[in-house]
Amino acid sequence: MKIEEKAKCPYEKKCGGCKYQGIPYEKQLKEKEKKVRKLLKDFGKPEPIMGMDDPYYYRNKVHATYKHMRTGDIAVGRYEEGSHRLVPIDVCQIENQKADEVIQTIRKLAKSFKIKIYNEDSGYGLLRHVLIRTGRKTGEMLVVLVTASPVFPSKNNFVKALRKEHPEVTSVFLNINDKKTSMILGERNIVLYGKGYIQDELCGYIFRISPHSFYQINPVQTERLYKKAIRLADLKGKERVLDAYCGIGTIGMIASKHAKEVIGVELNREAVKDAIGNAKGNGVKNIRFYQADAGEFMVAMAERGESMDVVFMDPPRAGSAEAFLQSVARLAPKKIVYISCNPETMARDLKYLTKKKYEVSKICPVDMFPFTEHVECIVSMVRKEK
Ligand SMILES: C[S@@+](CC[C@H](N)C(=O)[O-])C[C@H]1O[C@@H](n2cnc3c(N)ncnc32)[C@H](O)[C@@H]1O
Repeated sequence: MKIEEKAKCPYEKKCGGCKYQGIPYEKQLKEKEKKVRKLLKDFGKPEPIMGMDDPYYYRNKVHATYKHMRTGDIAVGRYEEGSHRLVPIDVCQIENQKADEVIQTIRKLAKSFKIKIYNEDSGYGLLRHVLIRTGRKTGEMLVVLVTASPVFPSKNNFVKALRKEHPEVTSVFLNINDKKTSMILGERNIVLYGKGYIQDELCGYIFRISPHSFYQINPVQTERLYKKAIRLADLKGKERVLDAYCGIGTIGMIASKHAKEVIGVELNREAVKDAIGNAKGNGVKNIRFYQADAGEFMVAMAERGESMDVVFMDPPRAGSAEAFLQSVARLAPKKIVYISCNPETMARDLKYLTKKKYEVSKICPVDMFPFTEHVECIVSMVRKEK
């Protein structure tokens, strides 16, 4: 399919979020293939990258920062790369378009409700950021208003006015961040409206997603990524499967109908709560979730002498801990399917596993992040017979 390229983003230079702006999409894909080929050259030849048919407006998670201008207006945008200077941005080529509209509505409402915008230098003011998550298939939206204090004047009327313009907003949170920090979210959440999470559908399952839980940011590619990962595991219905770094339980849940039993492990308490709710909501009975550090969990499993047939692992950018890899080797699953958003740490971990009787069978790059230099990769490994 021929992709209709848009004109270059006018904020590209200052925003810095999209390193591949101005490069035709086909060329971006080639660059990413080259990067994976180079980083994983010791483990085999990658398949062609799985690109998008339409690489625009894919981000389901959008963040914006507000700033009071000297003119009395409120600007909204992102911080310039590596700084805290705000680049005013009205529309973004990779973000969900409805979310960008909600961000503009909040700007307008903040002005009419006379909400003070937080000033990073003086520490004075209330509204700092907004974070929006959108369920692609359900259309539900979760809005997090990040404020310096829990006291938000006329909050009910504010939410009412927001929902009047955007009825698809089904959950609104206040997140309190009263620290001088570059972290967006604080620790405390107050539900202002709705059930406190949104739902989305992936591969025929409904998932609930709370504000602090990890959820892949490109839902179109996520379905393709998960389907591919599960195909590579080649499950026959009899396996004991581990979904390590499971987030809200997506991979494990989708794999569960092809396996005997699935165990999910995840560090984030909120995500584990979502995962348990997701299993219940989808009527999946052969899956259990544990809140733990994946490394510690695996060490304990190996010490108990448990066995696993297949391990899916999807760690954060930093990759896996050595304790985790060591225990995987001890548990000796027949297959490992490693999903990573950072081929550099993936290469490091593959080096370890290939010294422990594992052999790479497939390398499949997936473009989850068009216009950025980032690339996702699935690698399947099999344990060598004697
Ligand atoms: C890249 S995400 C993958 C989540 C999930 N597999 C998915 O596709 O949505 C990595 C997850 O690992 C979790 N995590 C980070 N460090 C961890 C650790 N030490 N042990 C267990 N989980 C961890 C994060 O909270 C996050 O949910």
